[in-house]
Amino acid sequence: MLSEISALQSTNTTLESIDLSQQAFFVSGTRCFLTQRPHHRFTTQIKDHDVLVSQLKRELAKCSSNDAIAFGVLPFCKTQQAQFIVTEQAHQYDKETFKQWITAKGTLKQDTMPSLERISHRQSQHHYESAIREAKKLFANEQLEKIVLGKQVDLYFEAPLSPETILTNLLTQSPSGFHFSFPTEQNSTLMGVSPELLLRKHGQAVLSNPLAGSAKRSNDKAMEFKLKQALMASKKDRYEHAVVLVEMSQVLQPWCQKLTIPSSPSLLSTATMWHLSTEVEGQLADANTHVLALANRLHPTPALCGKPTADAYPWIHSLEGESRDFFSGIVGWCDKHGNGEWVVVIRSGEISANHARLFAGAGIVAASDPTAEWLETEAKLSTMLNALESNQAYHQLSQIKMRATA
Ligand SMILES: C=C(O[C@H]1C=CC=C(C(=O)O)[C@@H]1O)C(=O)O
Repeated sequence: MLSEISALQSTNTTLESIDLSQQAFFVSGTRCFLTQRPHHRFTTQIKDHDVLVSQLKRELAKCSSNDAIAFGVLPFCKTQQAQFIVTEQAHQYDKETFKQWITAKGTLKQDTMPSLERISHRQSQHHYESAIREAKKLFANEQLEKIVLGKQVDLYFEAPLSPETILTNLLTQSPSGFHFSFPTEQNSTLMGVSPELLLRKHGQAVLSNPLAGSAKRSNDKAMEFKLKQALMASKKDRYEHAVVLVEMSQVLQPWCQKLTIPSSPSLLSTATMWHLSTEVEGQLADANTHVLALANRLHPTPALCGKPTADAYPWIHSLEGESRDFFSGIVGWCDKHGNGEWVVVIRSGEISANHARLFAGAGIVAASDPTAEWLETEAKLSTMLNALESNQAYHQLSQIKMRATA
């Protein structure tokens, strides 16, 4: 009891000064991390795995503490730069305790979310569905087997957004998953709750939990039962999922002395979606393998990019017509021993002043229906729209826009 009270008191003290425009935050299971000063930042290329890992080791070696941690975000595209924050020591909290305190702090400050005033789709529904039809030609010509197509939407609010309020909503509305917040060098805050673990590494043990194949959840119990069954039985979704696993096992196999991949997927739920999910477990041949040496080789998997990966990249760029930057990249942390945890930047947004940019994508295969895939991306947006308390306003503004352009 005494230790619980002192944990709450120390949480209170540090939370008084929580500032997500400066501090990185990451939830891992029942624990969460918050960076503390002193910290230093650096950027690095990600194209060459060895250069990335040696720079990380060099930067961590600048810290005297054995508990030093590097938090970072890697972009989707290998030609862009990763950003890191290195801290001598991170505050660590029990997730539930942290949630209680950040909620209480919001209530005390009477924090309210500003209203959504305007939206702008960087890819309209027409654009998105046309891109899918183009992709289907590539499958027919056997140029690609799968591609993940994303869209971005800009939301403008009447007043500046508070990342702390958004994080509070993410923690309460979406209790499971990996909540994260990262202050970028562009003075924005990248935040969200990712359901997808790309790689966790501790000693020799590695774990990955790729997701691919999705259905929107329902409030109706009988309906939920039906849609779970339909998702498990869907040939299109099972194929989308299988493509990811084949690719990932090819990357992981040479590094592992043991690799276990279940023969069929299971179901994983978020607050808004069901996904086909597989837990891939491995034992590394060399416990000194750095988590990012492997995570950066896996990234981007065909759950975010496509198959073949190198061919899908340029098609994504030309079909989406926008750079994804950190969206569908990876975010996480690693320590001086090369252990750490990296998740995929999805169900996320980039917040700056009164603007939020959101991203959602969907895996496209030959059997994909363009409108169904658009609706899937709309459903995936709702994690962040709910956290911004703007789901209803977003759909109203979308309707008005659609009528105006009809
Ligand atoms: C690209 C996204 O989801 C990926 C992860 C899970 C399921 C997916 C799917 O079913 O298409 C996507 O591969 C996203 O949420 O923006």
